[in-house]
Amino acid sequence: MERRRNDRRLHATERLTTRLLLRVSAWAIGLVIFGSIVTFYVVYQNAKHQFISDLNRDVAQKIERNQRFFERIEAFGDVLAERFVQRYEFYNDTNSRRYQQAVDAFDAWYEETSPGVLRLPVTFHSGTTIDNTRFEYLSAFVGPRPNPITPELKLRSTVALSILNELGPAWQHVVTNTHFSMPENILMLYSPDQPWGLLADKDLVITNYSVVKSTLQSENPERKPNWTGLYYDITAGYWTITYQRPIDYAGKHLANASFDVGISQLLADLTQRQRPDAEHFVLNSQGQLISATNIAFDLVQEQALLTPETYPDPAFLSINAKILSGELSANTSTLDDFFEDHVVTFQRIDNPNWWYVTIYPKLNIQREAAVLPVRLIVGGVALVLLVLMVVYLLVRRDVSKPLTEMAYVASMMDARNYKDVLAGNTLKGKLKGEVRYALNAFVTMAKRFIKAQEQLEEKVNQRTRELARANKMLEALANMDGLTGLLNRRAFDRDLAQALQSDSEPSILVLGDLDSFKAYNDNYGHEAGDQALQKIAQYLMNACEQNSVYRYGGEELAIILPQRILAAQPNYIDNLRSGIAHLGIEHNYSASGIGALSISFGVAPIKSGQLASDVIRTADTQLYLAKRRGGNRTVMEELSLKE
Ligand SMILES: Nc1nc2c(ncn2[C@@H]2O[C@H](COP(=O)(O)OP(=O)(O)OP(=O)(O)O)[C@@H](O)[C@H]2O)c(=O)[nH]1
Repeated sequence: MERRRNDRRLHATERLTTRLLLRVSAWAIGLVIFGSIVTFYVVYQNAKHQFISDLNRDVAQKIERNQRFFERIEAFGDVLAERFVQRYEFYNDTNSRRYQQAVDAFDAWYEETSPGVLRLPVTFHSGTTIDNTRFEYLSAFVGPRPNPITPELKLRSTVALSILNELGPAWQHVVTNTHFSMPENILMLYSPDQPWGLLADKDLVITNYSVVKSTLQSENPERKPNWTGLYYDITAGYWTITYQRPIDYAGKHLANASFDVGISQLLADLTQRQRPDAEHFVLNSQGQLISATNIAFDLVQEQALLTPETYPDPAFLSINAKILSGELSANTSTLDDFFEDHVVTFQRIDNPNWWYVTIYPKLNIQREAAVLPVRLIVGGVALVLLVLMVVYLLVRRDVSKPLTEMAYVASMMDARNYKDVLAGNTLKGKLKGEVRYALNAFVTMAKRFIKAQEQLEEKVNQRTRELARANKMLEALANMDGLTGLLNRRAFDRDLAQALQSDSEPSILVLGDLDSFKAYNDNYGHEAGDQALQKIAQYLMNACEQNSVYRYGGEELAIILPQRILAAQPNYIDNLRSGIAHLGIEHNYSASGIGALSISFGVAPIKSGQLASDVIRTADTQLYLAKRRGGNRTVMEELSLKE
């Protein structure tokens, strides 16, 4: 019961161990969260850098892949140029027959469709066989020019046409059109789609257009091939870009090997989402938008290249401004704060000198970065809770329970239940360490207390006994006459009152008075009187039961006797009287005349319910009678011993 009360008193939240565990938990979880926040920050930074480097790598791979496409076209251009030069060299021998045949072929194949303008007949496109040579998908436009057509130019044109006829079909699945152009305003092409040479305006001067113009020696002194003229071919329904490779021979610009290349697939590949939520933009070096992930196809189709005026999209406007600002010096730039909540990368595609821009929400990176810290928090908190649970169980077993046990033992000590402390320490065997020491100390203390208590009790008992003895002695002294050693008047009154009780044994009262004691004192001295009194008292004490003889006052004595004594010895009282007379205490002046000190007795029965004064008066009356009759005699009221 006591133990349960103690347990109840200590509410779980008040227990030291619970509070300790709560504090440790709070600290541990705080540390886990702090660690996770730090981890999140570090991981986020790493994840961001990792993401950007992954993105750059992926895009670089994509660009490289597409770059290879462009390089492949450029390789085609080299093949075309090489073949042209070889064949031109071979045919350009004015004395040879083949030279003349080539020149003649020009005259035979071309027809003047308007003054100064020559074109190949439509059969070269639809299909014709001339001198065992099959011509198909070819067309040519020899436009107005200031100088007349020379045989050499004719040779060049025939050579170019024959090469187109040979190689054009080989590349038709890679390029849209394969063509040769010449600075003398001549353009011939292999195109399965349309006979462009027949459709060109008769006044067209191809060198006026940047595509061909950029190949002229005056415009391009370094003689670099280039990619120009990106446009949307409405008829064909796809994006087209033209590759131009100038072909010089002996310092003279003879022709350009060129291709129109459909790059819709390429742009679709570029703008396809690299990752969910990523936005890609392809812009040319002038900041015009070529393609973007989320752009409406119709819009591009209508506008061809989009400008800030025709496409005022906020993201595009910002990107456009950035590119035009010239701040992007490196081939790859990553801007963390360019857009709020987004990371932006700018990557240059060398050929055809485009910008590839990716916008990616930071939130995705943060989300990715948060995975590890969240796992750390969850795992950390779970681990902490697990450890705390184990610690709790261990602390409960090894600390809390022993402490409770100790508190219980302490409370028993407080309640002075030392024996329970000795008997009740049931956990003693299981306790260890400090608690064990403390409990042992309690047990030792309890043993000492018990011993001290026992010693104290023994001492108290001893003192109590001594006190009782002293009290008894005091009481005896209080009831004793100092001279004679008899019981005094106080004891007489007490015992007489007791004898008058209804339940007391029937008794009788004897009053005695020394005869002529005044005369004794007068003649023998008061001291002799005292000695005589002591002698008589001693005699009576020996003869009677000690406790029933009293000094009633002066020389008067009293005896309270059970009636049964008289029933057994009817002369018991008178024998006492004669015994005194026979003590032989000389008294030659006594009225009794026996020459010795004598006593007279007056006897009265003690009747229950009587007043003490009545009993005394009756006895006194008898004593008076005994005196009147000469003393040294016993006068009894008539006794009915049956009473
Ligand atoms: N020595 C001595 N004398 C005592 C003591 N107490 C009383 N007396 C004396 O006892 C005497 C009693 O005298 P009385 O009353 O005249 O009686 P009596 O002389 O004995 O005469 P009767 O009683 O008639 O025989 C007195 O003289 C008292 O002084 C005592 O303690 N010592």
